[in-house]
Amino acid sequence: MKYAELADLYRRLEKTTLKTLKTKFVADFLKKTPDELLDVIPYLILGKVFPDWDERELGVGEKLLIKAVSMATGVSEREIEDSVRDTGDLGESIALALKKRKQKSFFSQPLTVKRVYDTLVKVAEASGERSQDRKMKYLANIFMDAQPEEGKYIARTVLGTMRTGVAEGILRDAIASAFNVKPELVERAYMLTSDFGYVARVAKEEGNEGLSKVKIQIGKPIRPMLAQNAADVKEALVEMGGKAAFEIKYDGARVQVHKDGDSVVVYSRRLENVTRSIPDVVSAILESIKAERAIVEGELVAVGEEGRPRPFQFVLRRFRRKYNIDEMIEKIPLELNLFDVMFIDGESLIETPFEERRKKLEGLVDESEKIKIAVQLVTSNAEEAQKFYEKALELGHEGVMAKRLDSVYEPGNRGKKWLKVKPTMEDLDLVIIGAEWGEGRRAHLLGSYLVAAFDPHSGEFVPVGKVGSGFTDEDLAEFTRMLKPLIVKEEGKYVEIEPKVVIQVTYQEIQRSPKYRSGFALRFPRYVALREDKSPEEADTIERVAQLYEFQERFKAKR
Ligand SMILES: Nc1ncnc2c1ncn2[C@@H]1O[C@H](COP(=O)(O)OP(=O)(O)OP(=O)(O)O)[C@@H](O)[C@H]1O
Repeated sequence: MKYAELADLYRRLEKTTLKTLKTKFVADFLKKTPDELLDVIPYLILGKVFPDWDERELGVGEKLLIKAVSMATGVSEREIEDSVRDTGDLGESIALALKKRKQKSFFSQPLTVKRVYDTLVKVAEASGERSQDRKMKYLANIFMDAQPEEGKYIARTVLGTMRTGVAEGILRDAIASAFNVKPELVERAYMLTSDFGYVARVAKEEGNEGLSKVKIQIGKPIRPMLAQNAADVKEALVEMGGKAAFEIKYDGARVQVHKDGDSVVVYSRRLENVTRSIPDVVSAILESIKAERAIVEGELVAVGEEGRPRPFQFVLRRFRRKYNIDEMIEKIPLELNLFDVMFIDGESLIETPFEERRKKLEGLVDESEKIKIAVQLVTSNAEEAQKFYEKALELGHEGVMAKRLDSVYEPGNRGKKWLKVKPTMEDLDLVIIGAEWGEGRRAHLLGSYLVAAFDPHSGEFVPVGKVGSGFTDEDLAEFTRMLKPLIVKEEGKYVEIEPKVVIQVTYQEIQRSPKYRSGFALRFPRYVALREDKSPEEADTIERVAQLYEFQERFKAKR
């Protein structure tokens, strides 16, 4: 398959905002995708080379890309950089450089998808001495044969800045339509394996029947089961039918652990592979988990003085660290609190009721200093549950989780089988959708961020406030660097930003307000932290804002 065909798809996807049309384009494309490319095409369409849970990264920045293009075209790096200043888009500037190309290889061959993909894999896998140089040469080699438009899309794939508006939902529907299978079965298979390539293949080769037989697999992360909110433990108990398992809600980072013999892989909440950053936890897991093969889930917490939990950002700092890990192991010791098990020695447990899963978890794990089982209380007594909740807060935890004893594990679902109870007026995780250039000393910095909640029904992000305080100068510089490539439109001082970055925001009150389309506005919002562990779709929803507003009003009435 020629790469030009894929480039043509990207171009058509960019030209329309209609979801139905995008789905059709992708479906048509999948239909004509040859079998040997079916595993990779879905990811390329999403603008990625690998699924998020694959550890491999391209490790190529703008500078290296420009070098590669310069080498392939004879157009100087300087000229390409200058052009970026005009176009504001490296992809476009690379296309321009390819048009101007001073030397064209005599043996030039049209690019195939396979060649581009294989090259990008080689780029990702190049490591060690002079790897930057090798990466550059691999890339130059394909740019040598790339048409301008192809070059643009290769650049965007490399930098992870493809803007075709194809998200997981479109891909799911397109796979269903291309291979004439049920979308809910595609969704199910994806929730169990997080692998669109595999799901597309099963859909094509085995249809509905094959999809319905898809099982969880070691080495492919399961989408995590999520929780809804309850106002208090009493409400949670009623919701659960009078009896429930209450567990401490640890404030850390959720992880999913896959153990296969001596090998352990740890995925973050966003299902990114974080194994390498936490070798201390990995070896503790190997010692604690008694089965040969298992998938378990838990909350990774940073522990401070007297075993008290530290804010979850500490755990994220551990995840980010790629070098001098030993130093971090000492500075930020971690503890894993396991709360679920989905697979033991060949047997999937997701259909097993929670009560039994918990028993299996207790039988599976030898607790140690680093590996614990979540503290739990099974009760039908509201007072007992309330005491447990208060104790949890006293110990510095976030609150409690209530779980239905007879509930199965529902991958990717935010249902009522799990409820979280936390003190109200909690912070909100919101998505940055706009910003303003500062004034005076801060003229080169983006500040005053327009933040939005997610509306799962429309898939849109609805603004609820502007956050201008709580940032240090370093924060602003960092955000400006992060947000600049995401600018969609500029109007005077105001810029519109592609919804990608999630921040945690605290505030004094939620007000009813006609100012924003949501009908709500945050009073005195203040920046707390960057939530790198959340994707925009995982930000707090507009329903959550409405619910918090109600809690707040109820609470006011009580006082
Ligand atoms: N005992 C526990 N059982 C389940 N989840 C727990 C437990 N302790 C801590 N957690 C964390 O609480 C989260 C449950 O809330 P939810 O499903 O709404 O996730 P979330 O969107 O990340 O919410 P939050 O921002 O409140 O952590 C889990 O994702 C997990 O990270």
